[in-house]
Amino acid sequence: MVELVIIRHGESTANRDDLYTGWTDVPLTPLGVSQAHQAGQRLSEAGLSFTDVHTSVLQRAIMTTHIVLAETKQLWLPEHKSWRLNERHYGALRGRNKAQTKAEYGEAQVALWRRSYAEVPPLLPKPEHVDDRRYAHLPITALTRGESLEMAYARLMPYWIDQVAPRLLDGKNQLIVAHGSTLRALIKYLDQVSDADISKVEVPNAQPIQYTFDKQLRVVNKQVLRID
Ligand SMILES: O=C(O)[C@@H](CO)OP(=O)(O)O
Repeated sequence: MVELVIIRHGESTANRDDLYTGWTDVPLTPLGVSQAHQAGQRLSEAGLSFTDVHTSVLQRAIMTTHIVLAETKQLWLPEHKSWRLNERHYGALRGRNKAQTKAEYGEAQVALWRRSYAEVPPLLPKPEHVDDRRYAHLPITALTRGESLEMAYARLMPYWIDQVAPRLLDGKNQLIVAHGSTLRALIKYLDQVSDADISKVEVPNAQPIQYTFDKQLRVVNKQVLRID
């Protein structure tokens, strides 16, 4: 048996202020920091240890990773950061207030933008982050103007196949600290959730989800390690 734990970052300033976030690089709030400590303590209580940790290139996930690793006394672990684990890019919605868009476009449209599999948010006129050093190694086509969950799923999967699945197949426990939508995409894949049903899946901040796999990477158990 081999273990994978996935954790969404703790509350960010954009979560607190009800703003669409995506690739916007916002920090954790004090509550988010304390949630990350609790998540780490929960992993310690469960006696879980890892050989690698994977996170995005966004500080809310990286800060959560470091707090979790400190709590579990595993700050020394190899840490792999990839844009492929970044939150879904929210296009022209990023920075806007979610309640205001509900008032403007109606609940049904906002529900589609936020939770459907295929709906693409309003696109930016051109990609952002072109001068951001962390994305300088990427082809310009990877810098998106906005993504549906389906598009985020497509760019996440190569990371799973190349970086995570081979390590799990080698019997090495892995930890992924990422974002609501990239984790929904991963859950869709691991739990074989249909395109329609993925709209009902929510991933709360800093609640570790533990998957146990057999030698052929079939899921044999899934449990949420709840924090208060
Ligand atoms: O704003 C975002 O980037 C995400 C995650 O916080 O929001 P949503 O709940 O709409 O997926």
